[in-house]
Amino acid sequence: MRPLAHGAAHHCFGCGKANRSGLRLNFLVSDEGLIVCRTKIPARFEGPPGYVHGGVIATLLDEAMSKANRACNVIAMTRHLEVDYRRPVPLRSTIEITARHLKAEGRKHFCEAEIRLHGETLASGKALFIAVTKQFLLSRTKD
Ligand SMILES: CCCCCCCC/C=C\CCCCCCCC(=O)SCCNC(=O)CCNC(=O)[C@H](O)C(C)(C)COP(=O)(O)OP(=O)(O)OC[C@H]1O[C@@H](n2cnc3c(N)ncnc32)[C@H](O)[C@@H]1OP(=O)(O)O
Repeated sequence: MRPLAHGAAHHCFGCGKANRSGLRLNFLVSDEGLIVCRTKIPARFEGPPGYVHGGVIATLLDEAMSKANRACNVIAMTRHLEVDYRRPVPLRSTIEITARHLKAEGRKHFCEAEIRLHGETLASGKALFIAVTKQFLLSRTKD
């Protein structure tokens, strides 16, 4: 596994080093393109008492799948995301998030992701991403 190359400091809620309020996730990538992130989610992201908020769980899966696209040199935006909340995800425990790129059909990219604790799958997700250009992303930037 090696660290996934990252752009300059930015404010992405999931992985931006410049976002002090965000999750500031770090990702590894294997030679086969498997994305792995081991992290502890701080208490400020609580939903049910002691557990991670469901929206944040969706974010963790989405972010990891986005990195699976990046590992394929694809810049893409999430078009459709589905989440299976199988077990509550505890705060402040070392969870493992994994993701992989499954297939591409033209500009459509299909990915899947999981969150595990001690080998048990707590949440899993699938998503459809649509490839976009950097220029397209920047054109949507608002002042
Ligand atoms: C400062 C410098 C910066 C430079 C940049 C540096 C690099 C940065 C690196 C990486 C950044 C990446 C960022 C990732 C961040 C993590 C992921 C997110 O959180 S993204 C945010 C949430 N997502 C959105 O806000 C998207 C909102 N949606 C859109 O804007 C549009 O939908 C868009 C642009 C994605 C596509 O728009 P359309 O008009 O071209 O296409 P349409 O109609 O939406 O559908 C696309 C295809 O998907 C199919 N589709 C739709 N739903 C489907 C479904 N459920 N199943 C199967 N197909 C479906 C449709 O039938 C269509 O297919 P057919 O092309 O016609 O064949």
